[in-house]
Amino acid sequence: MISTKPLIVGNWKMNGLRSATGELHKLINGLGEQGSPSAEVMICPPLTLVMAFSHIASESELQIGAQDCHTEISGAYTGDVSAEMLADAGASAVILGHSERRSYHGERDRDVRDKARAAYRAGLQAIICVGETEGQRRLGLTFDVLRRQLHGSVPASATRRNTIVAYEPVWAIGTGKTPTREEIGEAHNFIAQELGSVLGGEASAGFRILYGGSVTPDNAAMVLSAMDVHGALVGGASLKADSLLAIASAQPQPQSSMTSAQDHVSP
Ligand SMILES: O=C[C@H](O)COP(=O)(O)O
Repeated sequence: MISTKPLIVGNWKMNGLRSATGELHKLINGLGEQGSPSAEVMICPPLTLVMAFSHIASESELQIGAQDCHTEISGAYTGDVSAEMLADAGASAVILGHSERRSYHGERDRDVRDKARAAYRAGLQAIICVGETEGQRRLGLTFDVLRRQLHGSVPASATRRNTIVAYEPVWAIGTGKTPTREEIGEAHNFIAQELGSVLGGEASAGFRILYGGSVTPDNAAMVLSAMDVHGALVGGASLKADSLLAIASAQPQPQSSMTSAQDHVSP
């Protein structure tokens, strides 16, 4: 199914007990009340809630994803979870290479790429995160970092059906700081072009590129109106249904420099 709607992904990170199910119901009801919501919405809860949330969301438009996976199908990997297990639990996507995984778990680009291949094997969409640190940005290395991460993390077999790229400047995550609309647009346009170099022009067309980093109901319209932005990856503001619903219903501000909407493929 082809969709031109933005995709709003809520990454709950390590937040949420079973009692958070109330927020999920609120979100599903809110999306239902919108009739034809202006965005697609996905929640990536902690692993302990993936199966329950998938079950609750199964009759709704809400999609459920996970936050990481192992590269292998099964085996002696204590504490790890395979992509097949996530799919079995009802997930349709998995976030990979988030900066918190890269920094706290030492994940390298090639680990992210191998995990993305595992996600494809299990029929999951991979949401591959890239983004520069504040220091790298200050040194003018943003595009170098994005180029290296894209070439290292995105498998050659990536397609617009099985992969979404998320641009998350590390310095914007959880800080309340955001790049300007122009800066977001520049980075997204660079990513769109660079995917062409990773995958070849034709194969890279129509990829969804999400922006993540301190997205709130107040700045969502600005973020969604930046060039080559096809949705948002939301952390803190996704924990409350009301605020995620407000982000999902934000109307992008028109601007003359916007690229025309491309067709995007729903999972
Ligand atoms: O995955 C989500 C991002 O890390 C953004 O988090 P944040 O919205 O809390 O800044």
